Amino acid sequence: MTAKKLRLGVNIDHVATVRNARGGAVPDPVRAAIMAEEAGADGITAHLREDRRHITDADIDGLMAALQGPLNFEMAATPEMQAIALRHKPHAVCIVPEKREERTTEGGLEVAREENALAHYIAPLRDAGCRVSIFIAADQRQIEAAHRIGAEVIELHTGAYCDAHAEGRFDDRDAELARLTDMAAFADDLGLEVHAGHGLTFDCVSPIAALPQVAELNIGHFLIGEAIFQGLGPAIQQMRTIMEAARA
Ligand SMILES: CC(=O)[C@@H](O)[C@H](O)COP(=O)(O)O
Ligand SMILES: NCC(=O)COP(=O)(O)O
Repeated sequence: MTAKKLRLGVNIDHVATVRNARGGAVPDPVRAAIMAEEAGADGITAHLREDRRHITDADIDGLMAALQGPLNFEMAATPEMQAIALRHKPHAVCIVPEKREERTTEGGLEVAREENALAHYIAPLRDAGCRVSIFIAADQRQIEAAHRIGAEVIELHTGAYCDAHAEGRFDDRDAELARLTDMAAFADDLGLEVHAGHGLTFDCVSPIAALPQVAELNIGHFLIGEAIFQGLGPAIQQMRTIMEAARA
């Protein structure tokens, strides 16, 4: 198949993590988002966690006011988050699983078991004009369920692939990559737009960027860390260069 154009969404959550370590106003995630757009990000991702451990409600207000391009608003499927999304009407809403005690988003959303509830939950978001995306594992059952509930986009969780790569478990990494490869094609055949993200770095992004069905990568933690060493703009530009080389 002809590869789709590949977009880069930059997740700025962990600028807020650093700010919140001390309280106060700096570093400002909205400023980082504006810099990311200037450096060539196609969109900004922010996850308003229920416990507000990084991004806050005020950050979402600031992002909605300041961004030139699309905001991908990540949130748990709760009534509170639905009300916030309906107030702001961001370009995209990505429904993610959340556990209060987890360090980061550990897996994909369980869609198949919650199909009816999720179908009702996302309907008003779609009616409000938000593109609804579901953050899921590369699992055929979950992809079919995401399709049935009326999601337009799925984002495949790449965390297990990235962890296996970083820990040198190359057989596991290759098995995860094979699963992501098959499931990206499966979802695309159903007519879903396919995104991917979580844990991606310069070292492991290429095989994911090379998947021709993937239209968007969302990358945050690594880029914000790398910004300490080379600045946010150059880190984003380096990521884009690697992504484009993988796609060529
Ligand atoms: C859902 C997801 O992958 C992102 O939200 C990202 O990982 C940043 O948030 P956390 O590190 O809080 O999970
Ligand atoms: N949805 C994944 C995302 O937004 C970025 O994840 P990470 O690069 O911060 O792990």
